Amino acid sequence: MVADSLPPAPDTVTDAHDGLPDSGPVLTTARFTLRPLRSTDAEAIHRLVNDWGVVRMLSRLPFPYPRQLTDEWIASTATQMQDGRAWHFAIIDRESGPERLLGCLGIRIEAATRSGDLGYWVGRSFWNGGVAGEAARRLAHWALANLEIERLTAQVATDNPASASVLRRIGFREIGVGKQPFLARGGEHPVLMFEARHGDLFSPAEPAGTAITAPPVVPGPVRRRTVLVAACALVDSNGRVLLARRPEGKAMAGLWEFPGGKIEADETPEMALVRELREELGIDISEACLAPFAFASHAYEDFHLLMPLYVCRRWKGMPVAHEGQTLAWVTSEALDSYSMPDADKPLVPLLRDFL
Ligand SMILES: Nc1nc2c([nH]c(=O)n2[C@@H]2O[C@H](COP(=O)(O)OP(=O)(O)OP(=O)(O)O)[C@@H](O)[C@H]2O)c(=O)[nH]1
Repeated sequence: MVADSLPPAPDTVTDAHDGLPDSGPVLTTARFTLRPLRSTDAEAIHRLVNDWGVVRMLSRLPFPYPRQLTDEWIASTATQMQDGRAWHFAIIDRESGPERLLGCLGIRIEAATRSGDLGYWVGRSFWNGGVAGEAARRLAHWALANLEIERLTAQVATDNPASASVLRRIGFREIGVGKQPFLARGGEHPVLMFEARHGDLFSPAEPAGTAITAPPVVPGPVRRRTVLVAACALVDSNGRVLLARRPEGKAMAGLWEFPGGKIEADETPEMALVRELREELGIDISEACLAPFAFASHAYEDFHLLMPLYVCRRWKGMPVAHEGQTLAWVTSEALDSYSMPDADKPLVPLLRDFL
């Protein structure tokens, strides 16, 4: 259970209503479905959360936890989701026949810092079964690939080592110690503070120990195939650059990149860009409007990327995402707050100086 978990305290329930979240993202893991909350979940949620062992780890809940607050909170989650302020889910066990709710989890958005705060709890009878880890990993990956955030945060009471190790297993890093009021405990309590960025969650986990027992192996040169990709910084009349976010399901999902794609065997980079920008964005550019700007040469784990980056200020049509990407026009000052693939990182300061 993470301290800033759900449901909220009475004073934070400001937008209760009668409507129900009948739509919203539904995520699946190997064993669970994560779906928006329904009013019919209230009884199960109240039964599981109104338990001192659960409540004492959650910062915003009173104890005992009144049933009416559960109803109000469930109703408020629909509005929060519609407004993009928070995304709440019930963890449903798919293997148990009739729908069984095991816990809840959610992410509160802090738009100003482009970050989201992760919270979760699991009912006592479902502890030690890997529920929190499986659900939180899925939600964290989904959030960093789909929400307008570049960073996740979480806080865990210092006397809750099980939850801290869940976060570490997912890839969260501990960044310090703080204090947080815990309503049920009647005062402030120390918390471990965690954060995770794209690279923490999506790269393979570091091995636990670093002790070297075998003699060191001198690595030979690693041979990777070189992949040629042409990319383009489209710059609008306000000096903003178009970035496209890689959708879930693709490698490096959630990272922002310059539109473009692989150069086919019979293509020049310019021909590839004309084709890719038409396919991906529905715009027409002429090769004459593509100015070579810089290039990236970067070793990824399984291939080497060689990517010329062009700048283009003139095109026909309005860029529209045709391949599930999210598009953003980004000012040069804001470029740093968008997480980009490693290959692109050296290109960003060059582009910022140029714009
Ligand atoms: N277009 C583009 N690709 C980039 C950038 N930076 C970067 O590392 N890449 C990598 O270059 C490759 C682009 O190829 P692509 O767009 O044709 O391939 P993809 O993985 O999106 O999908 P696909 O192979 O299914 O078409 C991907 O591996 C992508 O991650 C960038 O700024 N723009």
